[in-house]
This record gives sequence, C-alpha cells and structure tokens, in this order.
Amino acid sequence: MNFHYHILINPAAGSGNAEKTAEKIIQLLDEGDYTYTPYYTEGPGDEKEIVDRLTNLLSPWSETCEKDHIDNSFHLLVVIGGDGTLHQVVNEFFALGLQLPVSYIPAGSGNDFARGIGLSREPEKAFEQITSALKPQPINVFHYEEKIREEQGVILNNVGIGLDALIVATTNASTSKKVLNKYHLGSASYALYLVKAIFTQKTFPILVELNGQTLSFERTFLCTTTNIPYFGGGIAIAPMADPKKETIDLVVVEKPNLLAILRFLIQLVRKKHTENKHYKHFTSSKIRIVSVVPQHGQADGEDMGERSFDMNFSTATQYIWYADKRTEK
Ligand SMILES: Nc1ncnc2c1ncn2[C@@H]1O[C@H](COP(=O)(O)OP(=O)(O)OP(=O)(O)O)[C@@H](O)[C@H]1O
Repeated sequence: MNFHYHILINPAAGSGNAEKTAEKIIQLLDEGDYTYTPYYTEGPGDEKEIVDRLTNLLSPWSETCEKDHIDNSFHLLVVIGGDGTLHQVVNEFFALGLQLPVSYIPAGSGNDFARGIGLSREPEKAFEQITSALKPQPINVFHYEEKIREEQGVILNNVGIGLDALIVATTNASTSKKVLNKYHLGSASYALYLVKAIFTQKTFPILVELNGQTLSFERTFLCTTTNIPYFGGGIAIAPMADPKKETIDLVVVEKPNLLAILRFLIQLVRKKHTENKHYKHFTSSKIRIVSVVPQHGQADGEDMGERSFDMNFSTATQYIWYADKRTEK
C-alpha cells in the first residue's frame, strides 16, 4: 500500500524540541522517497483548522482497504507534537464525527501516550514503527461529557481533578518548563511543581458512581481517570491500566494529613504506592465523577481551568497507525 503522509507539526511542543524532531522526520521522509505534505501550527488551536482542511482528503481505514489503495495512496495524518497536540487532533475528529486513523511521533515534554501504547519516544524508531505498520491498532480511549459546562470530547491518556491538574496548570504557566525542556528535562519541571502542589492542594469531596455503586470520598487529594498507566511524564500512577483493555481505570488518593501523603509519594517513587491504604483503585466501562467544590482539572495535560465538575466517562476506540513492538514478535 502506498501512503501519502500529511504531517501536522506543532513546532512549539516540548518547548520547541518538536521543531527539531520534525526536521529529523522530514529528512527521513526525503531519504526514503516518501510522499508527504507538512503543515505547521502557528498558535494554540491551529490543529483544528488543519484537520478541518484535510477531512475530505484523509483515508478511512477498513480491513479491506489495502485492496482499495493498490492504485491510489492511503492519506494518513501523522502528528508531531506532545500529548496535547494529539488530543486536539483526535477531539476535532470527534467533533466532526469522523472515525479516522492517525499516526503520531511523540515530541512533547511528557509523551505519556507513546509510553502507554508502546510507541518509541525516539523519533527515528517511532518513524520505523509507523512506516513498517500494515494496519492501525485499535486503542481504547474514553469519551467524556461534562454536564455543568455542557462539554464533551475524547481522552487519550487521563482526566485529573485535584493534584495532577494543579501541577499541569502551574507547570504550563511556568518559564522553568521551557528551560528544563531545552535540556530534555521536561519531567523534572513536573517533579518540581509536584513538590509545590503537595503543599498547596487542599482536600475536597467527590462523589463517584461506577459498577452500580455510589461512593463518596470526603478528603480527596488526587482523582485521576485514566486509560494508560502514566501521567506527568512517566509517573506510573495506575500501573494496572492498559489501553488495550476495554475499561477505564480510576485512582483516588485521600489525604488524611501531610505525613501520610509524603509516605505515599515515597512509595510512588519506589513503585509500591498501590499498597498504600489511601490509594483506591477502580475499573469500569462507565464512571461518573462529581466535584462540587471548584478544583483544577486537566485533560491529556491540557489545563481545563478551576471549576466544578460533573463528568461521565465511557469507553471509546481510536485507531493509531503504528506497529506495537510489544505484541508483534
Ligand atoms: N504553534 C504553536 N504555538 C504555541 N502553542 C501551540 C502551537 N500549536 C499548538 N499549540 C498548542 O500547544 C498545546 C499542546 O502542546 P503539547 O501538549 O503537544 O506539548 P507539550 O506541552 O510540550 O507536551 P506534553 O503535553 O507532552 O508536556 C495545545 O494546546 C496546542 O493547541
């Protein structure tokens, strides 16, 4: 099958590192004599406009489409950016009601989605995984509906209310992220703001509905609904989460006092946090979370602002074009 790669590049992702990644990929495309067209975003939200322009051109995928594309190229969108860029693209597919495959070269500071699905964070290797793949992989993502502001969309990684969202809000607004990203220390900026947020984040009550149960947590510190194990650039908050499973994982951590939370963080570093008695884990295909007291929220590392939430989550599928080296021996 011949491909025409439409390369959507967010040069600002990873505090500018994505631009260098894009240069490398374009060099590989030229050397391999691939057909491609690059599109560069110029500011936040430009992903939508680029996707809108390409909708009539991009090819849908089906098991029989290899035959359909013997004489004509398969037009595939390849995103070069961070998790937030891919989030914007997939959400525009969703807004337009399109079921299209997408490919991805991670070039952000966190790159948790790539980690979660077994896509290399080294651009050359990711490129090889994409160009060697004969078909896309179904990845379980999830759909959200927020009733208070009447918003909806698709989540690739996770939605957090509380600690992780406060970290996202402060990290994205900081200048140190840019400096640390320059030296490929994006995760360090997250760790820096994690320490700050531990002292700033107040506990809050939430209500959770899942598997026919209603649960209430009075002293929530962190509430993360996730599709993959990681947030914050490789922190395995939910090691049991798996984007190949048709379920959503929910982690709730309560904070009785500062000492207990510091103990939890030490266990998190030692990957023993799931044994902590304040760590609660649930799995379901449908979850409702209500937080009446305004809190910071984050969706795939994008700041949702400080507000009340009434969110319903349900499973969905997004096709990602890559060869999963973990399953293809
Ligand atoms: N040219 C641009 N300049 C500034 N912001 C942009 C540009 N193009 C897209 N954006 C915005 O950047 C955000 C996405 O950034 P992204 O998450 O991909 O990178 P990152 O924050 O460096 O990576 P990570 O999420 O892995 O930490 C989106 O909100 C998107 O709309």
